Amino acid sequence: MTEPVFSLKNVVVTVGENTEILKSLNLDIFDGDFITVLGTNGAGKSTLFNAIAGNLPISTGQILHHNHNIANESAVTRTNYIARVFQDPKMGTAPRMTVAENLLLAEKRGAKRRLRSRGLTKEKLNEYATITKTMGNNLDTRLQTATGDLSGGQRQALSFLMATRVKPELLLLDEHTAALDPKTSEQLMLATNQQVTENHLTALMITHNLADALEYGNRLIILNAGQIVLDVRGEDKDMLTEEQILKYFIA
Ligand SMILES: Nc1ncnc2c1ncn2[C@@H]1O[C@H](COP(=O)(O)OP(=O)(O)OP(=O)(O)O)[C@@H](O)[C@H]1O
Repeated sequence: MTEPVFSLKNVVVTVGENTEILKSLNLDIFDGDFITVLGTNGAGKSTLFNAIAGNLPISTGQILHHNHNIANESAVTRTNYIARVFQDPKMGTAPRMTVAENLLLAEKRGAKRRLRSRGLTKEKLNEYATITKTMGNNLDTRLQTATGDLSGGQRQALSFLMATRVKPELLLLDEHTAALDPKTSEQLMLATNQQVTENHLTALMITHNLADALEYGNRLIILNAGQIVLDVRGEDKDMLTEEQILKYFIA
């Protein structure tokens, strides 16, 4: 049996006096898993991401990365191998820097070198034109534009490209298409699926879109009240219907 890349063992996250928002949660994440994550509002989906990314301390349990417990590792250290894209297009990009500068900055993830403007060579700009063109939203024509002046869809596409510029060991997609109009959202979802599949990325994607959760990924989990109540993969996932999923949303 292959070893998981990440393994959550009996993870508990407690807030306030004694409120458990993750309750002894167990999850093995294998290389190449593309896991869609569903659950009602307040089920603990973002908390799960915060625990994995190190933005929220866990009370008990372990978060293993190649069998090494990273529970006490800072969020900054974890960015060397975990990338995250948020729902808000304003997060994840530096607004005053241009699209090209943001992409160059993203290439330094995990490296200890500083950003140098001379890194933006003609070759680099050509390379960025090629990769931004794949997003299908004219981002390639705005490489020298300050990121703050982009549309929400372009900015979110840039956040996604930045998160995957250096292949992360785990990509956390936190409702990353939810704030976009239907067409832009679908465009980014298709680009996401293409990148995850072609580059064999390991990813978790929170979504409230049942159709997307069923269509994309090899595995689907549902959270309810801080616990995983369904975890299906492969053919079992393929056979799952929206009606079956909806049953998990009835209190
Ligand atoms: N830092 C915190 N302090 C106190 N309560 C918190 C904290 N973070 C999350 N919670 C609570 O924990 C529960 C789970 O929140 P979480 O954001 O993880 O849910 P979610 O499944 O992502 O919901 P949504 O679909 O609405 O984004 C909620 O009741 C929330 O209010």
